[in-house]
Formats: sequence, C-alpha cells, structure tokens
Amino acid sequence: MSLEKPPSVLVADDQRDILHALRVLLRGEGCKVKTVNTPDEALDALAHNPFDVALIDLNYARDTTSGDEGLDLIGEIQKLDPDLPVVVMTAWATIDLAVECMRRGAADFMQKPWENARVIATIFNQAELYRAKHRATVLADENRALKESKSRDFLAKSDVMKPVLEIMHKVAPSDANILITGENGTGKGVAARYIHSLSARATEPFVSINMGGLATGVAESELFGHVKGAFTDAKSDRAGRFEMADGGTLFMDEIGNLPMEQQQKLLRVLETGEFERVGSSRTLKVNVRIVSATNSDLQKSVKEGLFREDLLYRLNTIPVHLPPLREREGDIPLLANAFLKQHLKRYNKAIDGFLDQALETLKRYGWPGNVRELDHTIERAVLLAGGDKIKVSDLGLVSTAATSDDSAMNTPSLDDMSLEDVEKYLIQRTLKRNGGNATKTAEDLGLSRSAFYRRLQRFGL
Ligand SMILES: Nc1ncnc2c1ncn2[C@@H]1O[C@H](COP(=O)(O)OP(=O)(O)OP(=O)(O)O)[C@@H](O)[C@H]1O
Repeated sequence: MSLEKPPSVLVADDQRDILHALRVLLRGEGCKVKTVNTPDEALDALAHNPFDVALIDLNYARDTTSGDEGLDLIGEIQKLDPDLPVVVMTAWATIDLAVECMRRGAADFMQKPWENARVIATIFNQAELYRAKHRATVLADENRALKESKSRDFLAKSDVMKPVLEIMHKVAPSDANILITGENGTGKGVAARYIHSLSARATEPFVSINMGGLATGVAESELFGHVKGAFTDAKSDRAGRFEMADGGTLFMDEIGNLPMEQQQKLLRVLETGEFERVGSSRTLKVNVRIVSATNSDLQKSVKEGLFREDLLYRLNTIPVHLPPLREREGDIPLLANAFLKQHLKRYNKAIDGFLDQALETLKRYGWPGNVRELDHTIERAVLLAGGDKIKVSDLGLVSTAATSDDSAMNTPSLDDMSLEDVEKYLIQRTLKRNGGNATKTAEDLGLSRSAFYRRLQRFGL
C-alpha cells in the first residue's frame, strides 16, 4: 500500500503483548507507530503529536468488559480533533457495542483476534481519507487567502533603492525573519511577496494577514485557526494563517497592532513552530518563514510597554527599510509607466504615455500616500484623460507644484474642493505630520482604526 508519507498511528491498549504484536505488524508496513497503555496517555500523545489514525481498545482497567472507558475515549479524541479517524478493537464485541462506537464517532470497529490484512487495509484507508480531508480544508482556506492578495513585481531603479534591493536579494534565500519598515503605501506588501518569490519557498504558499484591519478578538483565530464550537460563530473547524502558510511565508502586515496576548503566542511559534487552534488542546507544528511589516516605531512601542522586546528581536533578524516615494524620484517614471500600462489594459483604453509636464508634475509632487497614491492617481488619469497623452490636469492632484519646504503639498483653496477632497487632504496632511504613522493619525483625526483604514482605501492612500 502506498501513501506519500507512511501513516502515523497511535495504538492504545492495556495489554503489552497486543501492543507489541500491532507495533510489529504496522511497522512492517512502514507505519510510524506510538503505543500507549491508558486513555490518559492516549490523549496526551494526541495533544502533542500529529497522528493520522488512532487504533484503540475499549477496556483498560483490569476485569472490566463494559467498554465505557473506550467509549469515553472516542468522545475525548473527537474533542481534540473531530476529523481524526478512531478505529476500535475489542475482544468483547456485540452488535450493540459496535453501534454505540459508531454513534460516538468511531470510523471502524474490529474484533480481536484481528485479521492482519484487514487491520492494515483499514489503517491505510482511514489515513488517506483523513489527509485528503485535512488537505481540502487547508486548500480552501489558502485559496481564500490568495484571492485577497494581489501579486506584482517589485519595481525600483533609483539610487536610494539600490542598497534596499541588494539586501532583499541577499537575504531572501535564507529562512531569516525579515521586518520591513516604511510609511503607508511604500510597497511593504509588494516587497514581502518579492522576497518570497526569490526564496527557496517560492513554490509554497505566500499567505498574508493585516493585523491593523482585524476587529478586536479575532486575531488569535485568524492566526492560529479554531475548532468548531470554540466560540459562538465557530460553525466549523478552520485553519489559521500559520497552517495555511506551512512550508511557505507568512506576511504579517501592521505587526505593531498585534495584541499583547497574541505576541506571547507568536513568540512561541517563532521559537518552536508550535501552536494550538483556538478551542483545541492539540498542538500543531509548522515550518513558516515570517516577513512582517510596520509603519510605526517598534523600538518606541517596546519602551512604552506595548510591544515585547524579545518578539521584536525575533522578527527583526534582518531589517529592510523602504524610503518614502518623495525620496525616490528616480523610480517615479518607471512606476508611473507600469501603472499606466496596467490600467490601460484594464479599462481597454489607448493612451500614448505622459506629456513631459505631467511626468515632471508627478516627480515633483510629495506623495504622502506613496506608491499606492501614485497607482490610484494614474488609474484616475486613465479614466479621465481625453487626449492621446496624459496631461497635468488629468492627474487631479490637490497640489501640483510641491515646494521643497513643504514637499507634500501646498494648501489648496477650499473653494475648489469637494467634501471628499477636504477629507482626503486632512488625512494626507495628518499622515505626513505623523511621519506615516497610521495609528497616531487615526487618533489625531478621532477615527477608529477600521474607519481610518476604510478611508485610506477609498482615497487610494
Ligand atoms: N516597488 C513597487 N513596484 C510595483 N508596485 C508597487 C511598488 N511599491 C508599491 N507598489 C504598489 O503600491 C500599492 C501599495 O503597496 P503595498 O500595499 O505593498 O504598500 P504597503 O507599504 O504595504 O502599504 P500599507 O502600509 O498601507 O500596508 C500596491 O498595490 C502596488 O500597486
């Protein structure tokens, strides 16, 4: 019989000769086998190691033949992992007992003395089913996560960006954790994906999670998953981002917003690869490379007691800083032309590049929303442009003539602005004043974090 990886089987029985015989039989077929003598030992082993099948006896204490201990054990195993196949073996088989085992969730029922061929076939079939089921949940969750993230090349050619590109190329192939810093919209997400694509994990999943956009209380379940019934809305088992990213890269955006309680759990995964789904005591183990990003000063958060210092050191093995777009003028034509091409294709329009003046305007603008704002500006220009080239007026920038003492923008006239323009302008100005710190900006504007992020998205900042 063949499975990609041999089944890992837990065998629970109080009789040593039976354990010995089953161990010899299953190992002979290539299985990994762990044997235990009591229900407690079985639960302990299941909580700490991954198994594909549990093969259990029904009676443990001497002189009992009721099967109650085994029946209870089926229930306890179900609580740990509802999908794990439990195969029951007993010398005291009755039809009623077999029915009761199945009712409690056992996958199969066998009588002692057993038939070797049947035991082997059952173990392999159940293990295959279990893996297929588990893989299907993880795949469905991975697909969902993939749909949420877009893939793009990392474009940069300015002198300022050369050392940044160099360090990314140098460290990408290692498994070192990377912390990317930079203002909103500087391309931290694109850089994370780029690092993944240059790593040995490139064909494995790239999964991202934005800690800033999560409602309070859901961070743990999003990161580590949950089991059915763990809380009111937990209608079924769900894999968390760590499971989805197993073998690949997990990109944690806005890491500074990770709640203290989760910081402790994250530290444990970084140190041991181990965690539990919410509501489960079963320990899972993964191999994940962490790329995280922040626009806030984590050293300061450490001093303020908001971020664990030990976690920061673990995440920050290699720091990568992305400078704001206003400091990389040399990248603007490259980025603007790439965005133009994408949006022309998307909107099925034909425009032959930028007028020189328009390109000059793009280079001189302060870009408080960085590359994301440039992308949205070009998209809007593509939609508005009437001529065969993009003109300055198509760009619709609040200020087109940024000066060096206020590189982000001049104060526009209120008379020319819609309510939305004013809101956008205020957000840009406050963001700039706070050096791109989103949390502080939301606070200054009296907005909740999620309301603030909604606006950033709406205005393309
Ligand atoms: N170097 C780049 N090459 C191509 N596109 C880029 C680059 N940098 C940024 N972008 C574009 O800018 C947008 C914003 O980038 P991204 O989401 O990676 O920024 P961020 O720094 O992670 O932002 P935030 O801090 O808000 O999460 C992306 O949709 C992408 O279109």
